[in-house]
Amino acid sequence: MADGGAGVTEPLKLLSPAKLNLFLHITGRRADGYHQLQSVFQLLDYGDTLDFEANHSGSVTLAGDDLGLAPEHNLITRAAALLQSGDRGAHIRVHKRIPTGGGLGGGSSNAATTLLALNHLWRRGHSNAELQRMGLRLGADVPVFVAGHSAWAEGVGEQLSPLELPPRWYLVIHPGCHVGTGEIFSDRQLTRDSPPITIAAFFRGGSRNDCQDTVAKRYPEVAKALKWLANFGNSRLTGTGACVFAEFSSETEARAVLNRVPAQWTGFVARGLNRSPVLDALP
Ligand SMILES: C[C@@](CO)(OP(=O)(O)O)[C@H](O)COP(=O)(O)OP(=O)(O)OC[C@H]1O[C@@H](n2ccc(N)nc2=O)[C@H](O)[C@@H]1O
Ligand SMILES: Nc1ncnc2c1ncn2[C@@H]1O[C@H](COP(=O)(O)OP(=O)(O)O)[C@@H](O)[C@H]1O
Repeated sequence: MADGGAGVTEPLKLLSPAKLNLFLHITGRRADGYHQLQSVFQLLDYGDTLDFEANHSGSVTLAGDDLGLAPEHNLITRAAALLQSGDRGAHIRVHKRIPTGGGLGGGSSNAATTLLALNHLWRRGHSNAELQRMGLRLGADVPVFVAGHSAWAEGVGEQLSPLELPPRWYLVIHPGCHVGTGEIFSDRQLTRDSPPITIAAFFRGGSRNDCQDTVAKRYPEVAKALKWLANFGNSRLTGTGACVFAEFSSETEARAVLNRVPAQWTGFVARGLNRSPVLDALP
């Protein structure tokens, strides 16, 4: 129950979802060096858990799984700092399941979930569009998680149109290596001039991930995982990797392939979501 205006409420437990990039085309480059993209973000029912407790301490504390990051570098703390003022405080506990730096948007999702949760608990009253703009300062993938809908994306990923994607199950494999986004975007051989496509063309098929060949060349384990998964479906890289995925029409089919994933890799099966569970959990 609310405490009558001071902004302290019952603890709030939220699933911070992962995403896949169902395709990723690089269509150009901005004057500041950032790449212009076209992508489809598919939200997943697999994610991290974030617990929020509002208090009047005037500061934000973070507990739970340690990512080896100083708290001030954690995107959860950085998102909270954008909304904190006066004696507003919070204790946040994070349980990570999304592999970090895997192209699954875990850090961005955590930042978005934090913006949505604290805007609510602290009664900041920002609109969703305002939170998206604030989130973009933390990372290009934050706005889609704030908007909370699977989406067609352009720009650097912040120009979003919600999409209704057909129900699908995904097998995601983590090949065990860590791929730096900056390193891939600075590779000279990266394709940077893909012609823009329409949403209808995406649904007809024929899209790809323009980062995939560059990542596979630099990371042999990614190439191996793509090749192995291609035995069971259309395998593709998400974001700038390192995770690869294939889609299935049933959970049973996806789990049958998960059971055969070679022991040196980890994987999970997830259902595609059109709407983020965070939006459903908040009034
Ligand atoms: C391409 C995507 C698709 O989801 O890859 P993943 O990070 O999910 O793998 C993202 O939009 C990634 O966005 P984000 O995660 O915010 O990128 P950052 O870590 O900030 O980017 C690191 C560096 O990559 C380059 N960069 C990033 C995004 C972009 N559209 N163009 C770029 O050139 C910039 O040099 C930047 O300094
Ligand atoms: N709460 C967080 N969860 C995951 N990564 C975080 C978090 N806060 C900061 N980071 C940093 O953000 C970077 C990107 O992580 P993440 O969003 O999981 O991957 P990706 O951009 O590949 O989808 C990592 O280098 C990580 O150190």
